[in-house]
Amino acid sequence: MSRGLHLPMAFEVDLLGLQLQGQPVLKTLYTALPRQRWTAIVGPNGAGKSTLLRAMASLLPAQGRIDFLDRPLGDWGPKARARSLSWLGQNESGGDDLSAYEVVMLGRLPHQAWLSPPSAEDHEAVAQAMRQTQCWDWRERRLQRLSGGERQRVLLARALAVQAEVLLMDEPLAHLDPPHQADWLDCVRHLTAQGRTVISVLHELNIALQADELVVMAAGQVHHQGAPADPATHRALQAVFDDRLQILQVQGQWLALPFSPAPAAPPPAAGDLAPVLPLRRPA
Ligand SMILES: Nc1ncnc2c1ncn2[C@@H]1O[C@H](COP(=O)(O)OP(=O)(O)OP(=O)(O)O)[C@@H](O)[C@H]1O
Repeated sequence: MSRGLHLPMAFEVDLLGLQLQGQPVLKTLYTALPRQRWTAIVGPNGAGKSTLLRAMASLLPAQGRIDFLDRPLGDWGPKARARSLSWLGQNESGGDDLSAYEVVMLGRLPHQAWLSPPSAEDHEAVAQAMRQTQCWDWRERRLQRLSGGERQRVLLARALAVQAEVLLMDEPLAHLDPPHQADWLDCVRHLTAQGRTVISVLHELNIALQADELVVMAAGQVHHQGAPADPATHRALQAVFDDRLQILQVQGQWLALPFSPAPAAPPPAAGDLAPVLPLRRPA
Protein backbone atom coordinates (compact mmCIF):
# COMPACT_ATOMS: atom_id res chain seq x y z
CA MET A 1 0.00 0.00 0.00
CA SER A 2 1.86 3.08 -1.14
CA ARG A 3 1.51 6.78 -0.32
CA GLY A 4 -0.90 8.67 -2.52
CA LEU A 5 -3.49 5.91 -2.98
CA HIS A 6 -6.94 7.25 -2.16
CA LEU A 7 -8.54 4.10 -0.84
CA PRO A 8 -10.63 4.52 2.31
CA MET A 9 -8.26 4.02 5.22
CA ALA A 10 -8.93 3.06 8.82
CA PHE A 11 -5.54 4.45 9.84
CA GLU A 12 -2.89 6.53 8.18
CA VAL A 13 0.26 6.69 10.29
CA ASP A 14 3.12 9.01 9.37
CA LEU A 15 5.52 8.98 12.32
CA LEU A 16 8.74 10.81 12.93
CA GLY A 17 9.50 8.58 15.89
CA LEU A 18 8.45 7.33 19.29
CA GLN A 19 10.64 7.13 22.37
CA LEU A 20 10.09 5.11 25.53
CA GLN A 21 12.11 6.10 28.59
CA GLY A 22 14.45 8.06 26.35
CA GLN A 23 15.03 5.11 24.01
CA PRO A 24 13.96 5.40 20.35
CA VAL A 25 11.57 2.49 19.80
CA LEU A 26 9.88 3.54 16.56
CA LYS A 27 11.75 5.42 13.82
CA THR A 28 10.41 7.29 10.78
CA LEU A 29 7.54 5.15 9.64
CA TYR A 30 4.59 5.30 7.23
CA THR A 31 1.70 2.90 6.91
CA ALA A 32 -1.88 3.17 5.69
CA LEU A 33 -4.26 0.42 6.79
CA PRO A 34 -7.38 -0.18 4.69
CA ARG A 35 -10.91 -0.13 6.03
CA GLN A 36 -13.10 -3.23 6.04
CA ARG A 37 -10.04 -5.45 5.84
CA TRP A 38 -7.96 -7.53 8.21
CA THR A 39 -4.36 -6.36 8.45
CA ALA A 40 -1.80 -8.42 10.37
CA ILE A 41 1.34 -6.74 11.73
CA VAL A 42 4.23 -9.20 11.99
CA GLY A 43 7.96 -9.13 12.64
CA PRO A 44 10.60 -10.39 15.05
CA ASN A 45 10.60 -9.82 18.81
CA GLY A 46 11.28 -6.21 19.71
CA ALA A 47 10.46 -4.93 16.19
CA GLY A 48 8.04 -2.36 17.64
CA LYS A 49 4.73 -4.01 16.67
CA SER A 50 3.00 -3.57 20.04
CA THR A 51 4.37 -0.04 20.37
CA LEU A 52 2.91 0.92 17.00
CA LEU A 53 -0.47 -0.60 17.91
CA ARG A 54 -0.48 1.18 21.28
CA ALA A 55 0.30 4.50 19.56
CA MET A 56 -2.66 3.86 17.21
CA ALA A 57 -4.86 3.21 20.26
CA SER A 58 -3.79 6.57 21.71
CA LEU A 59 -2.09 4.75 24.60
CA LEU A 60 1.36 6.16 23.75
CA PRO A 61 2.31 9.60 22.46
CA ALA A 62 4.11 9.59 19.12
CA GLN A 63 5.81 12.32 17.11
CA GLY A 64 4.10 12.77 13.77
CA ARG A 65 0.62 12.23 12.40
CA ILE A 66 -1.91 9.48 13.06
CA ASP A 67 -5.24 9.79 11.24
CA PHE A 68 -8.08 7.53 12.35
CA LEU A 69 -11.06 7.25 9.98
CA ASP A 70 -9.80 10.33 8.09
CA ARG A 71 -9.51 12.57 11.18
CA PRO A 72 -6.44 13.28 13.31
CA LEU A 73 -6.55 10.85 16.24
CA GLY A 74 -6.09 13.73 18.71
CA ASP A 75 -9.27 15.42 17.43
CA TRP A 76 -11.44 12.51 18.57
CA GLY A 77 -13.15 12.91 21.94
CA PRO A 78 -12.44 9.97 24.29
CA LYS A 79 -16.00 8.62 24.21
CA ALA A 80 -16.46 8.85 20.44
CA ARG A 81 -13.06 7.22 19.95
CA ALA A 82 -13.87 4.44 22.44
CA ARG A 83 -17.11 3.69 20.54
CA SER A 84 -15.30 3.49 17.19
CA LEU A 85 -12.02 1.86 18.24
CA SER A 86 -11.96 -1.32 20.28
CA TRP A 87 -8.79 -2.51 22.01
CA LEU A 88 -7.55 -5.95 23.07
CA GLY A 89 -4.15 -5.64 24.73
CA GLN A 90 -1.41 -8.16 25.38
CA ASN A 91 -1.37 -9.85 28.84
CA GLU A 92 -4.01 -7.50 30.19
CA SER A 93 -4.38 -7.46 33.94
CA GLY A 94 -7.17 -6.11 36.13
CA GLY A 95 -10.80 -7.13 36.57
CA ASP A 96 -9.76 -10.40 38.25
CA ASP A 97 -12.50 -10.09 40.90
CA LEU A 98 -15.21 -9.46 38.32
CA SER A 99 -17.32 -12.18 36.72
CA ALA A 100 -16.72 -12.95 33.06
CA TYR A 101 -20.08 -11.27 32.29
CA GLU A 102 -19.11 -8.10 34.14
CA VAL A 103 -15.77 -7.96 32.32
CA VAL A 104 -17.48 -8.19 28.93
CA MET A 105 -19.99 -5.54 30.02
CA LEU A 106 -17.02 -3.15 30.46
CA GLY A 107 -16.87 -3.13 26.66
CA ARG A 108 -20.25 -1.36 26.70
CA LEU A 109 -19.08 1.58 28.84
CA PRO A 110 -18.56 3.89 25.83
CA HIS A 111 -22.26 3.44 25.01
CA GLN A 112 -23.57 4.15 28.51
CA ALA A 113 -24.41 7.42 30.20
CA TRP A 114 -22.61 8.17 33.49
CA LEU A 115 -23.95 5.91 36.31
CA SER A 116 -26.88 4.69 34.24
CA PRO A 117 -27.55 0.91 34.30
CA PRO A 118 -26.86 -1.19 31.20
CA SER A 119 -29.66 -1.13 28.67
CA ALA A 120 -31.32 -4.14 27.04
CA GLU A 121 -29.14 -3.41 24.01
CA ASP A 122 -26.02 -3.61 26.21
CA HIS A 123 -27.07 -7.00 27.64
CA GLU A 124 -27.82 -8.26 24.14
CA ALA A 125 -24.41 -7.12 22.84
CA VAL A 126 -22.66 -8.87 25.77
CA ALA A 127 -24.58 -12.12 25.29
CA GLN A 128 -23.89 -12.10 21.56
CA ALA A 129 -20.14 -11.49 22.05
CA MET A 130 -19.86 -14.18 24.75
CA ARG A 131 -21.63 -16.73 22.59
CA GLN A 132 -19.40 -15.82 19.65
CA THR A 133 -16.23 -16.57 21.67
CA GLN A 134 -17.89 -19.50 23.47
CA CYS A 135 -17.57 -18.18 27.00
CA TRP A 136 -21.27 -17.76 27.79
CA ASP A 137 -21.44 -21.01 29.80
CA TRP A 138 -19.07 -19.67 32.45
CA ARG A 139 -20.35 -16.11 32.53
CA GLU A 140 -20.73 -16.24 36.34
CA ARG A 141 -17.13 -17.34 37.00
CA ARG A 142 -14.54 -14.85 38.27
CA LEU A 143 -11.85 -13.92 35.78
CA GLN A 144 -9.13 -15.07 38.20
CA ARG A 145 -10.56 -18.62 38.18
CA LEU A 146 -10.22 -19.02 34.41
CA SER A 147 -7.40 -20.64 32.45
CA GLY A 148 -5.24 -18.48 30.16
CA GLY A 149 -7.23 -19.45 27.06
CA GLU A 150 -10.63 -19.04 28.75
CA ARG A 151 -9.59 -15.63 30.04
CA GLN A 152 -8.44 -14.61 26.55
CA ARG A 153 -11.86 -15.55 25.13
CA VAL A 154 -13.56 -13.32 27.73
CA LEU A 155 -11.26 -10.40 26.82
CA LEU A 156 -11.94 -11.02 23.14
CA ALA A 157 -15.69 -10.96 23.89
CA ARG A 158 -15.20 -7.62 25.69
CA ALA A 159 -13.51 -6.22 22.56
CA LEU A 160 -16.36 -7.53 20.37
CA ALA A 161 -19.09 -6.19 22.69
CA VAL A 162 -17.97 -2.63 21.92
CA GLN A 163 -19.30 -3.17 18.37
CA ALA A 164 -16.69 -0.70 17.16
CA GLU A 165 -15.95 -0.02 13.51
CA VAL A 166 -12.24 -0.77 14.02
CA LEU A 167 -10.69 -3.40 16.30
CA LEU A 168 -7.04 -3.33 17.39
CA MET A 169 -5.80 -6.63 18.83
CA ASP A 170 -2.35 -7.33 20.22
CA GLU A 171 -1.59 -11.06 20.22
CA PRO A 172 -5.28 -12.10 20.21
CA LEU A 173 -4.35 -15.78 19.80
CA ALA A 174 -2.26 -15.94 23.00
CA HIS A 175 -3.23 -19.08 24.97
CA LEU A 176 -5.83 -20.17 22.41
CA ASP A 177 -5.81 -23.80 21.28
CA PRO A 178 -6.02 -24.60 17.53
CA PRO A 179 -9.86 -24.93 17.40
CA HIS A 180 -10.26 -21.55 19.12
CA GLN A 181 -7.62 -20.03 16.82
CA ALA A 182 -9.77 -21.24 13.91
CA ASP A 183 -12.84 -19.71 15.61
CA TRP A 184 -10.96 -16.40 15.92
CA LEU A 185 -10.25 -16.53 12.17
CA ASP A 186 -13.95 -17.14 11.46
CA CYS A 187 -14.82 -14.24 13.76
CA VAL A 188 -12.41 -11.89 11.93
CA ARG A 189 -13.83 -12.89 8.55
CA HIS A 190 -17.35 -12.33 9.86
CA LEU A 191 -16.35 -8.86 11.14
CA THR A 192 -14.74 -7.76 7.87
CA ALA A 193 -17.75 -9.12 5.93
CA GLN A 194 -19.89 -6.81 8.11
CA GLY A 195 -17.67 -3.87 7.09
CA ARG A 196 -15.51 -3.75 10.23
CA THR A 197 -11.72 -3.37 10.22
CA VAL A 198 -9.41 -5.66 12.19
CA ILE A 199 -5.76 -4.81 12.81
CA SER A 200 -3.86 -7.45 14.77
CA VAL A 201 -0.29 -8.01 15.89
CA LEU A 202 0.39 -11.71 15.43
CA HIS A 203 3.27 -14.10 16.04
CA GLU A 204 1.45 -17.00 14.38
CA LEU A 205 2.71 -16.44 10.82
CA ASN A 206 0.57 -19.22 9.36
CA ILE A 207 -2.53 -17.40 10.59
CA ALA A 208 -1.14 -13.98 9.60
CA LEU A 209 -0.58 -15.26 6.04
CA GLN A 210 -4.38 -15.56 5.76
CA ALA A 211 -4.90 -11.83 6.38
CA ASP A 212 -5.89 -9.40 3.60
CA GLU A 213 -2.75 -7.34 4.15
CA LEU A 214 0.56 -7.85 5.96
CA VAL A 215 2.70 -5.14 7.55
CA VAL A 216 6.20 -6.52 8.11
CA MET A 217 8.15 -4.63 10.78
CA ALA A 218 11.79 -4.75 11.85
CA ALA A 219 13.90 -2.50 14.07
CA GLY A 220 11.17 0.07 14.70
CA GLN A 221 10.26 0.54 11.04
CA VAL A 222 7.83 -0.79 8.46
CA HIS A 223 10.05 -2.97 6.30
CA HIS A 224 7.31 -3.95 3.82
CA GLN A 225 3.57 -3.89 3.35
CA GLY A 226 1.70 -6.07 0.91
CA ALA A 227 -0.55 -9.01 0.15
CA PRO A 228 0.23 -12.37 1.78
CA ALA A 229 0.48 -14.07 -1.62
CA ASP A 230 2.95 -11.52 -3.03
CA PRO A 231 6.48 -12.95 -3.48
CA ALA A 232 7.86 -9.57 -2.29
CA THR A 233 6.01 -10.11 1.01
CA HIS A 234 7.58 -13.58 1.31
CA ARG A 235 11.05 -12.16 0.66
CA ALA A 236 10.46 -9.45 3.28
CA LEU A 237 9.35 -12.04 5.85
CA GLN A 238 12.41 -14.16 5.15
CA ALA A 239 14.70 -11.13 5.43
CA VAL A 240 13.34 -9.88 8.79
CA PHE A 241 13.52 -13.39 10.22
CA ASP A 242 17.18 -13.80 9.14
CA ASP A 243 16.32 -16.27 6.38
CA ARG A 244 15.28 -18.81 9.01
CA LEU A 245 11.88 -19.21 7.39
CA GLN A 246 10.60 -21.18 4.44
CA ILE A 247 7.32 -20.08 2.85
CA LEU A 248 5.40 -22.78 1.05
CA GLN A 249 1.98 -23.14 -0.48
CA VAL A 250 0.08 -26.25 0.62
CA GLN A 251 -3.39 -26.89 -0.79
CA GLY A 252 -3.76 -23.23 -1.69
CA GLN A 253 -2.70 -21.92 1.74
CA TRP A 254 0.59 -20.14 2.49
CA LEU A 255 2.59 -21.62 5.33
CA ALA A 256 5.72 -20.30 7.03
CA LEU A 257 8.00 -22.97 8.41
CA PRO A 258 10.85 -22.01 10.72
CA PHE A 259 14.04 -23.97 10.18
CA SER A 260 17.58 -24.21 11.49
CA PRO A 261 20.34 -24.15 8.92
CA ALA A 262 21.83 -27.67 8.78
CA PRO A 263 24.94 -27.76 10.96
CA ALA A 264 28.15 -28.24 8.93
CA ALA A 265 29.13 -31.91 8.90
CA PRO A 266 32.13 -32.48 11.19
CA PRO A 267 35.29 -33.57 9.36
CA PRO A 268 35.57 -37.34 9.41
CA ALA A 269 37.98 -38.84 11.96
CA ALA A 270 41.00 -40.61 10.45
CA GLY A 271 39.80 -44.00 11.64
CA ASP A 272 36.46 -43.54 9.88
CA LEU A 273 38.26 -43.41 6.55
CA ALA A 274 40.32 -46.60 6.96
CA PRO A 275 39.06 -49.31 4.64
CA VAL A 276 37.55 -52.19 6.45
CA LEU A 277 39.42 -55.26 5.26
CA PRO A 278 38.37 -58.79 5.98
CA LEU A 279 40.67 -60.33 8.55
CA ARG A 280 42.68 -63.18 7.15
CA ARG A 281 44.75 -65.68 8.92
CA PRO A 282 48.33 -65.21 7.67
CA ALA A 283 49.36 -68.07 5.44
N1 LIG B 1 8.51 0.86 28.53
C1 LIG B 1 9.56 0.69 27.74
N2 LIG B 1 10.69 1.38 27.93
C2 LIG B 1 11.78 1.24 27.13
N3 LIG B 1 11.80 0.40 26.08
C3 LIG B 1 10.71 -0.32 25.84
C4 LIG B 1 9.54 -0.22 26.64
N4 LIG B 1 8.60 -1.06 26.15
C5 LIG B 1 9.18 -1.67 25.10
N5 LIG B 1 10.44 -1.23 24.91
C6 LIG B 1 11.36 -1.65 23.86
O1 LIG B 1 10.81 -1.27 22.63
C7 LIG B 1 11.12 -2.24 21.63
C8 LIG B 1 9.86 -2.61 20.90
O2 LIG B 1 8.96 -3.26 21.81
P1 LIG B 1 7.58 -3.84 21.34
O3 LIG B 1 6.93 -4.45 22.53
O4 LIG B 1 6.85 -2.80 20.60
O5 LIG B 1 8.06 -4.95 20.31
P2 LIG B 1 7.23 -6.12 19.62
O6 LIG B 1 7.60 -6.11 18.19
O7 LIG B 1 5.80 -6.03 19.96
O8 LIG B 1 7.91 -7.38 20.34
P3 LIG B 1 7.37 -8.85 20.71
O9 LIG B 1 7.20 -9.59 19.42
O10 LIG B 1 8.51 -9.41 21.50
O11 LIG B 1 6.11 -8.72 21.50
C9 LIG B 1 11.81 -3.40 22.34
O12 LIG B 1 13.19 -3.33 22.10
C10 LIG B 1 11.49 -3.16 23.78
O13 LIG B 1 12.54 -3.62 24.60
